[in-house]
Amino acid sequence: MPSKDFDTITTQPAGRADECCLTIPPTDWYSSLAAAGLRNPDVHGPARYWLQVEGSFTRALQHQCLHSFHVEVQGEGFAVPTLEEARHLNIPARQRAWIREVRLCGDGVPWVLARTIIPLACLEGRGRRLRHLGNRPLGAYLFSSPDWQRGPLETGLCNRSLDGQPEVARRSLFHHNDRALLVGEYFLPGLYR
Ligand SMILES: C=C(O[C@@H]1C=C(C(=O)O)C=C[C@H]1O)C(=O)O
Repeated sequence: MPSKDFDTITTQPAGRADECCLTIPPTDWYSSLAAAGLRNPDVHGPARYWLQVEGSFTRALQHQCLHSFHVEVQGEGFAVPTLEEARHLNIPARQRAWIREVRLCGDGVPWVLARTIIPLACLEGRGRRLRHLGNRPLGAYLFSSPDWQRGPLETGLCNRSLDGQPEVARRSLFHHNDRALLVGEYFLPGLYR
C-alpha cells in the first residue's frame, strides 16, 4: 500500500465529506492497455482515452475543464516507497524518496489521484525544485524541461475498489540520464463517467 508515513507532511484542509476518504488503492500493473483489457475489459470503455493520453496529462485535464483546474497536495515528504515501487525504480529497498500525493481537480471536482516517487538522485541540482512544487503541477516542470523523457505507459487495475474510488490507473517512469522518477495517476469516476 502507498505509505502515509511521511516524515514531513503538508496537508490541505479536508474537502467535502464525501471526498474526504479518497485513497490510492493497491493496484496490479500491466505492461499495456491490451494486457489489462484481458483481465478487465472496462479499460476499453470511457476511461480508455485517458489511459492513453500522450504528453502532459495536466494539459489534457485543463482542456477538459469548463472553468478551472487545480492541484491539491494531499501529502508530500520523505518516506519509504513500497517494495514494488523501489524495484520498479531500481533503487534500494527501504531507501527514502520524496513522495508526493495530490488530487487533480477539474471545475472543483477531484478527477485524478496522483502519486509520484522521486528518488534522492532526482533531487540534486535543478531537481531541488521538485521538493517545492506545492500546488503547481509536476507536469509543468517535467514537460517544460527537455531533460525528462517519459517511458512506456502501464495500465493499472485497482483492487478492492469501492464506489467513488479509483478503479483504473496509469503510470510511467520519467527518465533524466540515469535518473528516474515514477508517476502514477489513478482515475476517479468523475473524470470519465
Ligand atoms: C506528470 C504530469 O503531472 C501531473 C501532475 C502531478 C502533480 O502535480 O503531482 C502528478 C501527476 C500528473 O498527472 C503530467 O501533467 O503529465
